[in-house]
This record gives sequence, C-alpha cells and structure tokens, in this order.
Amino acid sequence: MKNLATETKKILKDYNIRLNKRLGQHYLIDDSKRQKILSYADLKDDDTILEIGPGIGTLTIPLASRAGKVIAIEKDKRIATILKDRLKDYENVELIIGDALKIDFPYFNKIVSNLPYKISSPITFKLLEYDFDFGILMYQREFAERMIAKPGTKDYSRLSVALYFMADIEILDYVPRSAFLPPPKVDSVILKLTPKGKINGIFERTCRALFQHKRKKARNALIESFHEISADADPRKIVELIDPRLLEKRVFTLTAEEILKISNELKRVIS
Ligand SMILES: C[S@@+](CC[C@H](N)C(=O)[O-])C[C@H]1O[C@@H](n2cnc3c(N)ncnc32)[C@H](O)[C@@H]1O
Repeated sequence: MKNLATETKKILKDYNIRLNKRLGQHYLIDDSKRQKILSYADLKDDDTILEIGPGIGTLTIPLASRAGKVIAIEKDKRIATILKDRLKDYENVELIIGDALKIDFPYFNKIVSNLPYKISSPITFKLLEYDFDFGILMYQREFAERMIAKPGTKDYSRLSVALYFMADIEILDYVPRSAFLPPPKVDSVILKLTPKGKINGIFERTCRALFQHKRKKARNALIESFHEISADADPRKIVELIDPRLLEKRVFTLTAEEILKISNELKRVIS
C-alpha cells in the first residue's frame, strides 16, 4: 500500500487543491493512527457509520470496505468532487454535500470522524440529540480536555458540566500535529463518546448563566445573569429560595450534580 502522506499529497496535487484552514482541512497522513481509529470503531457488516468531514476519503474508504453503510457529509464541493471519484466503486456510501450543522442526519448507529475543529462544540451537541451506540472522534486536545474537565480545574466549563450528564467520554489516544497535512497548531486526541442522557432547557440555561461568571459566587453569578434563565422573575427573591450552601460556592467549584440541584430548585420556584 502506498504511504498515506505521499498518496494524500499526490491526490491534492492532481486535483490542484489548496487546503482551506478555515474549514479545518488538516488531513490525516499517519496510517498507524488511521488503523487505530478503524479498530476502535469495531466495525460490523450491519453498521451504518456517519462521517462528518470525510475530506478525500482517508477514513471513508476503509470504513466503506468494512461496514454495511457509510453516510459522509462534506461541506467543500471541491473536495467532494475528489471523494466522488475515489468512491465510484463503493455503492454503500451516501455522500451528502453540505454543512453538517444544517442537515438532519439520516439513521446511523456509530459515528467515526476526524472532526473539523471549528465546529467541535455545536457538532457534539447536535450529535447527542441522536441515539447511537458510540462515536470514535478526533478532537483538538485542548477541547477534549475541556470536555472531561473536573470541578475546580482551569478547564472546567459549561461544556464539561453538560457532557457529564450527556455522554461517557474516554480518551483513547493522543495524536501529534505531525500526523496531519498541513500540521495544525495544536495536538489532537482520539476519544470514544457514548451517549447516556439528555439535559433539559432550564439546566442548560442555568449553566449558561453561572459560567458567564466562573470565578464568582453562584449567588452573584445567578443574579447578574438571571436574564438567561427567566425574564419575568425577580432574581434576588428567587435565589434566596435556593440552598444557601450552594450559593456560597464559586461557580467553577460546583459539581455537575450541584448545578443540577440548583436548576431543579429554580424550575420549582419559577414555574
Ligand atoms: C479535519 S478534516 C478531516 C478530513 C479527513 N476525514 C481526514 O481524516 O483526513 C475536516 C473536513 O471537514 C470538512 N468540513 C468543515 N466544516 C464542515 C461542515 N460544517 N460540514 C461538513 N464538513 C465540513 C472540511 O472541508 C474537511 O474536509
């Protein structure tokens, strides 16, 4: 088999393509990492795999060889032309040309993707609206660290709290920037994302209000950003109905369960 880096460069040259960093076009050229992704995906004949951002098909082609069906969504028309040519012998790939953030996903049971980093957050929340077995996903390392951060740490955020309830996340491997063409400015990780639950609107809005003031006490954060939760209640009166031990804590030290408790109390008193 041809070396993945040489093959990728040749394909891009043949089609006269300059990669667009704004679309996160950093293509995987490390075959050992590609093999790892495929083996973590534990592919079966009856799998329907969703791939966001297939690029020139580095993962798509081996996915199509091993799984029942692949649905690949690529935004860049120039790249999709290459992919169409490379996929002409594969009848089990549905190529959708468009923005993965704007398209309703057809049925899939696993997702395998080297994600465009700019859409990491919205695409993760969009994916978690669907029911699927698990995802094997490549993210920017810093983003992945925020996804799994614990209370009291610098990376702890609204993202960490929401994902605590929505998914099990396991980091499987670290990928250096040299594994991509062109190399991005940051390292990456491969992780397994397994959906486990949904969150409700008031919990989401409570997180948003609290994390606008991560270093403040929860009481002050809630009062200052109460508009995120409700427009027609008096913040000062409402917060006094919440457990004062929680209100005294700094936002970044609250556990996800404590934030859920605050949002449940808010739900009770607002509605
Ligand atoms: C990091 S590259 C991965 C390419 C390939 N899967 C690989 O591993 O080498 C991300 C790809 O996502 C595409 N992309 C960027 N934004 C997108 C979006 N909103 N919807 C679908 N594809 C997108 C880019 O054009 C690019 O081909």
